[in-house]
Amino acid sequence: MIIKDIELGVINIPLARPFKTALRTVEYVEDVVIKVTTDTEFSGYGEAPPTAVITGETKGSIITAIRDFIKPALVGMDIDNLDGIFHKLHSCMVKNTSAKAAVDMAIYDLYAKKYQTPLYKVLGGNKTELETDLTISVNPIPEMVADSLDAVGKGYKILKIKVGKEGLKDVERIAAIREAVGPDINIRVDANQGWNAKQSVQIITAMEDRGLNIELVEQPVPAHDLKGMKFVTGHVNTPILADESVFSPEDAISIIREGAADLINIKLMKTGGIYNALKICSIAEIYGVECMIGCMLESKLSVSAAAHLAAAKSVITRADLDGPSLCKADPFVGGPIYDENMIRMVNEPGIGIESVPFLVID
Ligand SMILES: C[C@H](N)C(=O)N[C@H](CCC(=O)O)C(=O)O
Ligand SMILES: [Mg+2]
Repeated sequence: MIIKDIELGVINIPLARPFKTALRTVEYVEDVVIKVTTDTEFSGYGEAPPTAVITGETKGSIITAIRDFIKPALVGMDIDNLDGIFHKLHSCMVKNTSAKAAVDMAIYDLYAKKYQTPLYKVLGGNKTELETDLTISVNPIPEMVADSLDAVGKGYKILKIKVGKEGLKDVERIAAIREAVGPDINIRVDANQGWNAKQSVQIITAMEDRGLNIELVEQPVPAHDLKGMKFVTGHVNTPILADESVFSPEDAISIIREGAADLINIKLMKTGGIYNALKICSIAEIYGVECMIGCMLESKLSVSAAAHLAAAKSVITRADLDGPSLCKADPFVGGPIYDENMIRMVNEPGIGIESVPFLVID
């Protein structure tokens, strides 16, 4: 099965509510989607969100990276030569991890389709369902309480609360949500780099002293501040999860060896796809560190690729795969079933998405 072409397009899906973090506010999923065609009837699909504030990529940069660098490197290669394909994908240019992720997942999609097997089984997995959290955007406290209660009403048992814009006031945010949802709901907190190290210790300690029972705090300090993250990890009891600080397998080794975080958030858009994500899984297994699988503002296509990875790896013990649930519509046919907090894997070959409606870019 020989790679013939990579077709590019864009999907535009409104979000059910504006998505607000310490880094940005977004109202649409407006992602690049690709179709890798071959000399057979099989095609593979991929998706890349332009998350400039995290990966540095824009819609334009993703399209250029794929069209001008990745496609010329991969056209003509045999899908069975996975190792060769991924070496070329990662050596044809540096960075541009979301562009690479879209192509990586389309290649895995094709490989699993060739063998008529669901991707998670090709990756060696046997989890048939995953439980995801739902993200609550950072807003005035009464709105966040209402959103949290709404999520619990829909069956979510894990909430990921966005904070990081108002310092110590975040303690009041979490206290109000904990009081409203009760003790049985699992609360994760994501500061998206919004605090400094000392502030993080003060805020997290205050949450601990008030008995708010936080499962973990995600990326409290700026991505580059490993020293600060290590300080936080060493001075609080709540587990610290590295997100924006970990893109590559090398980053994972540094964070773990430094003791800078307790947990790692793997996102395909940071790793450049499944190939490097598997390396992070192996590193985490060796060091006995658990991982979360996360997503950017992505639709069902790329989130499903992440779901296949999570279904395959026991070291991925937590899922933040709520992208499809945040979207107002699902334009795709096939793939895993997103039933609020539960993601159920299905037996279709590859990622499972059968058709991708997108606008073709010349
Ligand atoms: C959507 C997901 N639950 C999430 O919160 N991801 C963010 C980054 C999302 C973005 O800004 O696109 C995260 O984990 O930091
Ligand atoms: Mg995060």
